Amino acid sequence: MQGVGILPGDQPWGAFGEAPKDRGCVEEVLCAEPGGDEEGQKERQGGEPTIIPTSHEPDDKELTEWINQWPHYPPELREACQEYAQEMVKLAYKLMELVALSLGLPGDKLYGFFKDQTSFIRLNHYPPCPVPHLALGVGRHKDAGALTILAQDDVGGLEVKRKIDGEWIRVWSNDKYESVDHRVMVNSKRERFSIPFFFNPAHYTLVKPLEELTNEQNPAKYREYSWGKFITTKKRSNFQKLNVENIQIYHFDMTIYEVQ
Ligand SMILES: O=C(O)CCC(=O)C(=O)O
Ligand SMILES: [Fe+2]
Repeated sequence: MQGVGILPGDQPWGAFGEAPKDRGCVEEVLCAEPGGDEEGQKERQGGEPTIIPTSHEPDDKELTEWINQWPHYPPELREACQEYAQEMVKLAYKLMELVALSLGLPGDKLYGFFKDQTSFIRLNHYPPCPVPHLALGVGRHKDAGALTILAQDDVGGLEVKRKIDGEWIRVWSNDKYESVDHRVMVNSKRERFSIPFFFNPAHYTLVKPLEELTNEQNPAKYREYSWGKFITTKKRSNFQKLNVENIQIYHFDMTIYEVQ
């Protein structure tokens, strides 16, 4: 599958990105238009940039700006996506409030992490495939961010193994919440569209179990990690076919490290 990412932010918007390599039989819905002079390129850029670290190297402090490159056609796309993302951000804040309350924390406990959020939207198109059992739309994976909110049509194909939440909440809640394994099967006759919204914290967020949820009897199960460095490392292993395993949250699981 291919998809194209659109990055919102609390107020701003980020960039288009490539689809990760776990994508199988999916087509690009949008793509940056090739060529064009500098003027034309600027015209298509929209909103405030999203800031992420340039490299995965822990000591490299350099930051990169991601900027949306809106295509000229369809002309309504930009406004529709921006409006959609703004509504998603509002919904995500409400859901984060419910998550905090369910953990016995004040409702606004998690808000601060999203001030300079690195959230994004992906527009996915899965063309029909005559042999669906031989093809995957998206291979088995877990979303790494705080929350994913998915809009999909009635074709179906998303298969979820367990609970619906993000890896990040898993670390925060010290395993009270768990992330979900999921994948997408393609349909033999009908195309499918989906729009996931990935709600992610600011790049400088240090993700670790919340102090309120850990104590001597229930110690922190995860080492602290930088969200920005985590996504940059993940992107690197997704895109460059490196001979390294795609970074996963369990790499920060201290119970596994102790065994090694
Ligand atoms: O298209 C879908 O239903 C889900 C896609 C997905 O899991 C993802 O983009 O992370
Ligand atoms: Fe996913």
